Amino acid sequence: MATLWTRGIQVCRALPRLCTAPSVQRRTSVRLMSTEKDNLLVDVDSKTGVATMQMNRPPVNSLNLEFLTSISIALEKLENEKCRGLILTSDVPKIFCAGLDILEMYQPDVERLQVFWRSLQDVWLRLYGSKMATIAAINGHSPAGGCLLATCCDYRIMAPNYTIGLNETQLGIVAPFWFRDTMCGVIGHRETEHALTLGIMYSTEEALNIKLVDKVVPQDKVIPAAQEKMKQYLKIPEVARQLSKDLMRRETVEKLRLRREDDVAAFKNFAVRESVQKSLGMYLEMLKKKSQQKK
Ligand SMILES: CC/C=C\CCC/C=C/C(=O)SCCNC(=O)CCNC(=O)[C@H](O)C(C)(C)COP(=O)(O)OP(=O)(O)OC[C@H]1O[C@@H](n2cnc3c(N)ncnc32)[C@H](O)[C@@H]1OP(=O)(O)O
Repeated sequence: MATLWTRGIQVCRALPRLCTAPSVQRRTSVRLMSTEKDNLLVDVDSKTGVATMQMNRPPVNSLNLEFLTSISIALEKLENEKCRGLILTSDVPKIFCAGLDILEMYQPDVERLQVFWRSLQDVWLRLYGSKMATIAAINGHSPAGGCLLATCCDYRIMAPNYTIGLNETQLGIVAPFWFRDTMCGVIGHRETEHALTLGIMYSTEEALNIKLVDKVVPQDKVIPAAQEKMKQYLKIPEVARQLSKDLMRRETVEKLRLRREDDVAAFKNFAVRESVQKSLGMYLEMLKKKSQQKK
């Protein structure tokens, strides 16, 4: 199969319209794309039009600029190819996603910092605003930006004995309004205020109790359960499902679209504060110590 490389993403040339091309329909599952270092594996089931996107950036799937860009491009391609569903999951054992790569925000190059934030905005706009039915198969820990990715999805299935939440305040930083709005849409205003101010990391079981996740299943059943739930979404007439989702989310999406550059400036100005840099440095130090103690 011929391949081409577009900005680090390998795309199968034989799939110009992946959900309808006869050559594709004969196959059950096709690897649509993978990044240069295979950080992102995207397979599309050509029968159902459901893509499975596996994050694979060891050790913890932290979101740096390049990884975010890969995710954003992949989402754009899936949308353009009229994929109907997306299952977002991880290929890294015990980790769904550790959130933003703190090294992008600690002692940053200010130009790159702003591009980094725009790339996160892009991912959010594409995932939260996606026409596809989206399900997070949360097969590992999911702090901060990891929780954001999960809450952008329409439905969340999680394995036991992990943690999920927006823990930003514990790092001395603040989740922006669109993180807040996304969480509010899932667990409501009061629980979000509680979660954000205390930077709570919920256990899987606690997350189920507050409906931050919809379902808990054993580790090896997370992806099969997501595939099963996806069938329910795909049974609904496409336009009705998409318009209903749009009705629920459009205002929130538009809020960021209209304020993107203000949001970038606010992030940059906050990130370069001395007190914030000190907090991030201490947090990184703590993570390193913890990691060394394990070795
Ligand atoms: C200025 C900013 C203003 C506003 C921004 C607001 C939005 C911010 C959103 C964010 O997402 S901030 C990131 C928050 N993320 C976290 O707090 C997660 C921190 N990590 C962990 O809790 C754990 O690593 C874990 C994900 C639970 C996994 O634990 P495990 O024991 O499996 O791994 P370990 O801790 O040993 O980590 C391995 C390795 O990875 C490094 N690491 C971990 N997380 C990050 C990260 N988010 N960014 C960069 N690097 C990370 C860790 O230091 C270890 O590195 P080492 O082996 O080289 O020491």
